[in-house]
Amino acid sequence: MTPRENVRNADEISTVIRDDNAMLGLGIPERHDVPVAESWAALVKPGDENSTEYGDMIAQLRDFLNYVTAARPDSDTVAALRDDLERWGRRLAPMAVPERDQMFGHLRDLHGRGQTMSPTFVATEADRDNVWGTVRFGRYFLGGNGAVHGGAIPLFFDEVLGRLANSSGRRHSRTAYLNTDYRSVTPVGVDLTVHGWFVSEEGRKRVLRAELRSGDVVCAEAEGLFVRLNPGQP
Ligand SMILES: CCCCC/C=C\C/C=C\C/C=C\C/C=C\CCCC(=O)SCCNC(=O)CCNC(=O)[C@H](O)C(C)(C)COP(=O)(O)OP(=O)(O)OC[C@H]1O[C@@H](n2cnc3c(N)ncnc32)[C@H](O)[C@@H]1OP(=O)(O)O
Repeated sequence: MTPRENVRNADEISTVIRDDNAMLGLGIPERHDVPVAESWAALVKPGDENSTEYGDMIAQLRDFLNYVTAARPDSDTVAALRDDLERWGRRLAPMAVPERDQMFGHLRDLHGRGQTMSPTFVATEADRDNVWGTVRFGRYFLGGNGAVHGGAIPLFFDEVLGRLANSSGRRHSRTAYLNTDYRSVTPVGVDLTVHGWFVSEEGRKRVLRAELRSGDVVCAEAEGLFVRLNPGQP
């Protein structure tokens, strides 16, 4: 018997649907109107009219990945989806551009910067050395038993701290190490709070830490060393 067949009345059904939607991670805006401090804000090229449309497409892609993950589709649906994806691949392949011109991950004024590798970080407040915000890992990031995959969490920390490490006019740095401590299960489909901050900045070395919380519970924390690149260093 599936969990849904177990449900007895309408209240329980609506609770299950609500929980399913939460698990799917749907309804996360790719754009939002909360102002963020200059240190974190918008760097997208002005006049790039495609960016909103592209951000909307990426939001759809995020939802799609959650639906794919959650579904147990019949074989006709799988075959139809395979064919559709193949068609889209063939349409996009000739549009490939060099890295510097790609849109995926380069739309820095969008929360999530127009990528799907890690969940959308919504920065709500920032200063030169700190960023605060929220994130919700959708069903796509499920590891097992309702917990976020252990590999998705450092990826997310790198996203937040990598950006903070290079903010406020600082020259580009690269992650030298990123240590993650998993303090308690990180739940899928739940709004989590994030704080990232500078611990120190000496010479080329920037040490930053971050914390991911569900309510008052610390789910995971990380420390990263970001080393400023020398001129000409790839
Ligand atoms: C990152 C730029 C991205 C640009 C993208 C552009 C547009 C996209 C739009 C928006 C982007 C928005 C957000 C970005 C989101 C995420 C960013 C993620 C960033 C990354 O994900 S980036 C990929 C992973 N990353 C690597 O691919 C690094 C591979 N690696 C190296 O490239 C070198 O390894 C390097 C450069 C790190 C250092 O090399 P190096 O030769 O320049 O310097 P050296 O080795 O001398 O180290 C200097 C001092 O750091 C100490 N040190 C070094 N490593 C250490 C360690 N592990 N533990 C403890 N101490 C360490 C030394 O001990 C010495 O310390 P001291 O001076 O005290 O002796």
